[in-house]
Amino acid sequence: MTSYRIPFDILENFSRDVLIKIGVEPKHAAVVADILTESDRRGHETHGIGRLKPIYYDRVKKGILETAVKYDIVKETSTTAVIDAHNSLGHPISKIAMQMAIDKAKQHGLGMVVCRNSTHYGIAGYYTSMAAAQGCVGMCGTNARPSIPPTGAVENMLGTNPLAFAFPTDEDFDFNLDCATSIAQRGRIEQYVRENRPVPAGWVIDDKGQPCTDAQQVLTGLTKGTHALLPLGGAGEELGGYKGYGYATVVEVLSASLSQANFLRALYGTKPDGSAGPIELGHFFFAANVEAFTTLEEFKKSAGDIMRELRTAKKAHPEDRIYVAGEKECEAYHEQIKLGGVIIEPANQKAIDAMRAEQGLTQYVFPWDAKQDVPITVTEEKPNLKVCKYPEGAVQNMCLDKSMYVGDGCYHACSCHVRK
Ligand SMILES: NC(=O)c1ccc[n+]([C@@H]2O[C@H](COP(=O)([O-])OP(=O)(O)OC[C@H]3O[C@@H](n4cnc5c(N)ncnc54)[C@H](O)[C@@H]3O)[C@@H](O)[C@H]2O)c1
Ligand SMILES: O=C(O)C[C@H](O)C(=O)O
Repeated sequence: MTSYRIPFDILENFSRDVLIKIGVEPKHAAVVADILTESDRRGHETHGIGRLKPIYYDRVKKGILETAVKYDIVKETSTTAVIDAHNSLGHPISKIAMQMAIDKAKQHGLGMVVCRNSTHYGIAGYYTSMAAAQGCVGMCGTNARPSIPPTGAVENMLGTNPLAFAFPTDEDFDFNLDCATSIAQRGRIEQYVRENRPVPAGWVIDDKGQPCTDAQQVLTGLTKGTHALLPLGGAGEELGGYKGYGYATVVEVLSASLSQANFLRALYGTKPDGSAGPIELGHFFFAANVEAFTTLEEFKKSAGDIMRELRTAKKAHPEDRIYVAGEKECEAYHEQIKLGGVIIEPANQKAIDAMRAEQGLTQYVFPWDAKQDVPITVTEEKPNLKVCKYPEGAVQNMCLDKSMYVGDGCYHACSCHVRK
């Protein structure tokens, strides 16, 4: 089966409409759909649209994730707040919480908001980007289903617990370090399963402490507790695995102990009878207003100078490239927009088809529905631009080659065809 590049707006609208159909209020469905597609735009496809079904859709259908977004502020000061999210969707709750932290920082210099009984919020870097865009240093983290073992153990206990930091710079992107505290996160293992590839040795140990590279075995073993994702630094102490374990623990405590959320084994999501239960998580969001310390302009220049100096480091091979955090995502963003969408692999096509059929969203038509290629007519040609007219009955008005998708025509300089 073929993979297809599908325009972002189509995927975002589809995800939003699926969520609305299963009972999520339109404004909250739009937030979830935006954050999922933003993950794909940034090149974090392990947490993009491909997760709509295995995580959010399936959990709502199983009755273990609420569709209503309800929350209470259970404690608040001028600089802090504690939110109880009542098993609501994590994305809208987290966006609200980070904005509260930013508003407090803008008023009082610092803001920190923590949540309990929230759920999986996707990419941590989305929320830190909000802070950087508003002139703040942002930090956030969340706990998650048990995946990482403590150094010296084989049992998975800590989540892949992402920790993200972002701040504005005078470069054309914000610094944004956004990653798990394990070498690989679960979404990456899911991707290897979809692609039928072995995972690299050194990412995972089994309950005897032996490496495991069979992606499907790892995924099943993570849920059963027989396999664990190694912390940053890897197994044992030699390569500093205790540092990744330590950072994962910091995230667990900041996520759970300030908000009084669930932690560690309580996040297996299994009820005493063995059936699937809710996975109610804790998160933390922190913002510091740069202007409370120095001018935004001075901060951005200094941060930018640090990045530029890092890029001057001597390299072993001239073709090697030095990046700073946030740079690859910025480039991926522009590249993905230019290419006109995100690649949907066969496994994700199946998931999309299942949701479309179950929810009767037949107005969405994708290129894999088509049976044959049909020629198109070019109605206008300029340098690097062709405006194309699609034949009647064409099921997908998108170019399958490298191009920009626009309404019922497309811009590009490639040989374009559609399918019928
Ligand atoms: N919600 C959850 O429970 C959860 C758990 C784990 C991960 N995640 C999310 O998954 C996503 C991917 O996580 P990951 O651990 O696979 O990330 P990753 O390993 O792809 O690392 C990404 C980070 O590293 C930076 N980076 C990459 N290459 C670099 C280089 N050569 N030099 C400098 N910086 C570089 C990127 O700019 C980015 O900040 C993140 O968005 C994360 O928040 C979410
Ligand atoms: O899947 C999870 O529970 C956490 C995170 O999104 C991950 O991919 O590791």
